[in-house]
Amino acid sequence: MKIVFYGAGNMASAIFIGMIENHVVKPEQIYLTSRSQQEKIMFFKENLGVNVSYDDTELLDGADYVILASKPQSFPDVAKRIRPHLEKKTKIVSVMAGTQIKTIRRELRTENPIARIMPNTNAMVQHSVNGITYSRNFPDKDQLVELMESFGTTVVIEEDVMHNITAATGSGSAFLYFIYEKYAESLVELGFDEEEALFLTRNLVIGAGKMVEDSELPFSQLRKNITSKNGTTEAGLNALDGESIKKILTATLNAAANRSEELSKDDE
Ligand SMILES: NC(=O)C1=CN([C@@H]2O[C@H](COP(=O)(O)OP(=O)(O)OC[C@H]3O[C@@H](n4cnc5c(N)ncnc54)[C@H](OP(=O)(O)O)[C@@H]3O)[C@@H](O)[C@H]2O)C=CC1
Ligand SMILES: O=C(O)[C@@H]1CCC=N1
Repeated sequence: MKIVFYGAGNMASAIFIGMIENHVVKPEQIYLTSRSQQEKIMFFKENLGVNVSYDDTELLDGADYVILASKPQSFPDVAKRIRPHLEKKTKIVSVMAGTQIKTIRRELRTENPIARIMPNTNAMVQHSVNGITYSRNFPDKDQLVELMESFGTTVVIEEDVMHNITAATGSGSAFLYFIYEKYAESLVELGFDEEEALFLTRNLVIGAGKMVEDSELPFSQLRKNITSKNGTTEAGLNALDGESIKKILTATLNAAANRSEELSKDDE
């Protein structure tokens, strides 16, 4: 199998590192190209053993999958590179937020099968949540799902649900990291120095994540297990306004989903 990544940035590298670490593909089956940052992708060649090329004929010759992993705004340039060399057998898989299948088809001027996936950078540790939607003519869906499950779990969705998945899990980790950042800042307010605050927050988050992974209990029960009657947790939770937090998070997710929708309209 030959998998070619147009773009080798944060998201693409999380995917191919996840795939390689999970041994579903061999490094020599992966080809990388970028716009200009040769040094960065040479690092992957030297450290992972993947192929690197800026020759589109060589890249696309016999490719089974082309992964579109540039920013949506760079896609017209990427499409120009791919268009003249695309073979009929090549399946297109886009990770670009907001770029619709019909836009990809139009820019590439192709009838080839197209899938859109919405992973997240947790792919690097094989814990991405991947939304996936296909064009009607997409064959071997199971093969693509198998590839994607090497770096996470997959949910098949209709294309119009992509906006919400992009907000919920594509961007979602960034929202959680932001909350952790603020937690660490609050520990500094409490009196810890910055280094201590980061150390404590980091280990707290790792432990809580492992509890979520290992335990069957819902979040609410995990919380209750920490909360003694009239104890410190209860005092803290009483100061936390759950409804306000929910409002803030709902506004956050709506803003992200709306931006995905805007991106999809930019190129109509
Ligand atoms: N980051 C994330 O968490 C997620 C991102 N996505 C999607 O993934 C895509 C990439 O995001 P991200 O990885 O963060 O972005 P990065 O900026 O990290 O990477 C973009 C990559 O695209 C390359 N590129 C730009 N123009 C071209 C071109 N003409 N030919 C070939 N390669 C090109 C860049 O090359 P160079 O470095 O040389 O400029 C770079 O390697 C976006 O569309 C985003 O919506 C989806 C889910 C999550
Ligand atoms: O911020 C973005 O647009 C991309 C899509 C999801 C995560 N990062």
